[in-house]
Amino acid sequence: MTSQYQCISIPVTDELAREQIIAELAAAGYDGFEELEGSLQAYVPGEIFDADTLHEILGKHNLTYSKSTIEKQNWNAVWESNFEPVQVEDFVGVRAAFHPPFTGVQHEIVITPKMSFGTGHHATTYLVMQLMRDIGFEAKTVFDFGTGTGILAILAAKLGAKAILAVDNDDWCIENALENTSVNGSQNIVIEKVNDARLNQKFDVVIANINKNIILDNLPYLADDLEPGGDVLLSGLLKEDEADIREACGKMGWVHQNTLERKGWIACWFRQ
Ligand SMILES: C[S@@+](CC[C@H](N)C(=O)[O-])C[C@H]1O[C@@H](n2cnc3c(N)ncnc32)[C@H](O)[C@@H]1O
Repeated sequence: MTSQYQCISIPVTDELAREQIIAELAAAGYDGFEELEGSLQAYVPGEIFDADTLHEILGKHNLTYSKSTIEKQNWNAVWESNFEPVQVEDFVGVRAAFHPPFTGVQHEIVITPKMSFGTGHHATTYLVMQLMRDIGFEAKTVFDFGTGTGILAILAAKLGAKAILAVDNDDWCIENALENTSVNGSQNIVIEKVNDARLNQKFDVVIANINKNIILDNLPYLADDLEPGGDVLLSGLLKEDEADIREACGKMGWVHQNTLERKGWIACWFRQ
């Protein structure tokens, strides 16, 4: 397990540039982001950090960076001191255990994200939760590809799904998703470590909030994972990815139902 992270501090103020940098860094293996006033802090496991890749990504925006090394446990302290509860309308509230319970939300999720992606703060997670509001989950089977903290799998369980498979390719996420499903009492979620969406099971709903390339690479597998008439929610996508995603999903025989946008990011809903 990784114990040391590189913390990269980037003085980026333009919101769209910030979101594009997050998307590219996430694709390069960065798995923690903090959006601060006037800067972005990005965290990457020490062994994944590659200066050339970082220069290439930041060079497109004429940006520089500063770098420091942090220990895994320091991240938790940083996160805990900065984490604010997130509320998606009156539908769902996401908070840490040390926050007071929400009032006036239909569903509440308690998350200890550590370095895992998925607190609801990021637009992509927020958008998928919004789309989940419009899909019936009662007694359905669900596949959550790239579960991170397990947040979307936990919401599916709270919405009445009967069985959920949540997968990730990152050990830390697996550990954290197990912790979060336990804290939320979600007993019908199975968590597995995998590198792609090749499964021998079919699901009523397939969710993938990762990034454009991984989603496109896995699209045929996701199509195989889907029950006839099933729903697909895709995110981790920028607005400019929408045409390519809709074209590729159309080739799978999926019919576009809705696209939601937030801060330059989108989430798309298709039905087979
Ligand atoms: C953008 S995060 C989404 C986390 C959470 N589902 C959410 O919506 O907040 C993407 C997650 O996908 C995982 N991931 C990336 N590539 C993957 C792959 N090839 N197979 C499985 N998981 C992957 C990452 O480790 C990360 O936890």
